[in-house]
Amino acid sequence: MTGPPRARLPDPAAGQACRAGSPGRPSGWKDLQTVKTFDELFSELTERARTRPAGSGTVAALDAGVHAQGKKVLEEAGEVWIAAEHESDQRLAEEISQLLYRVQVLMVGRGLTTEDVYRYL
Ligand SMILES: N=c1c2ncn([C@@H]3O[C@H](COP(=O)(O)OP(=O)(O)OP(=O)(O)O)[C@@H](O)[C@H]3O)c2ncn1[C@@H]1O[C@H](COP(=O)(O)O)[C@@H](O)[C@H]1O
Repeated sequence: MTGPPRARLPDPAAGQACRAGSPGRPSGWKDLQTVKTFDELFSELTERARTRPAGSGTVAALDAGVHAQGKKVLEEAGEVWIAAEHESDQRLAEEISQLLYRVQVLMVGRGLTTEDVYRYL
């Protein structure tokens, strides 16, 4: 089966990350050297909750409460489903990133740590 190149991960042999807009990647994709991991994002959101910087969307989402946080999780999950069936790989990846963010906001809102979740993986 042939199809478009699927250069989603850095080529270890090349010793560098793929760059946004490089061959095989849609423009707009982040340089993999700048992306953050699930754990790094969780640390960032935990810090936002602790320091409550002005203008933080995360602080606003936390202040909105668990009910609103849960609705966002459901909304993003639906968008992931739709993107998986009807949209590009890039759109799907973007929606998944938003779902992960919303799950993390809910975790912080409820006071869960990553270890609380990882023990069930
Ligand atoms: N990864 C995310 C992230 N993913 C999604 N979102 C939020 O979710 C929105 C997209 O969700 P929706 O589809 O519900 O869009 P929307 O309805 O227009 O958004 P809202 O009006 O409901 O906020 C985005 O516009 C962001 O507000 C995120 N907001 C923040 N982050 C990261 O979280 C960290 C802390 O962010 P701040 O708290 O904003 O400083 C930073 O590293 C950010 O990059």
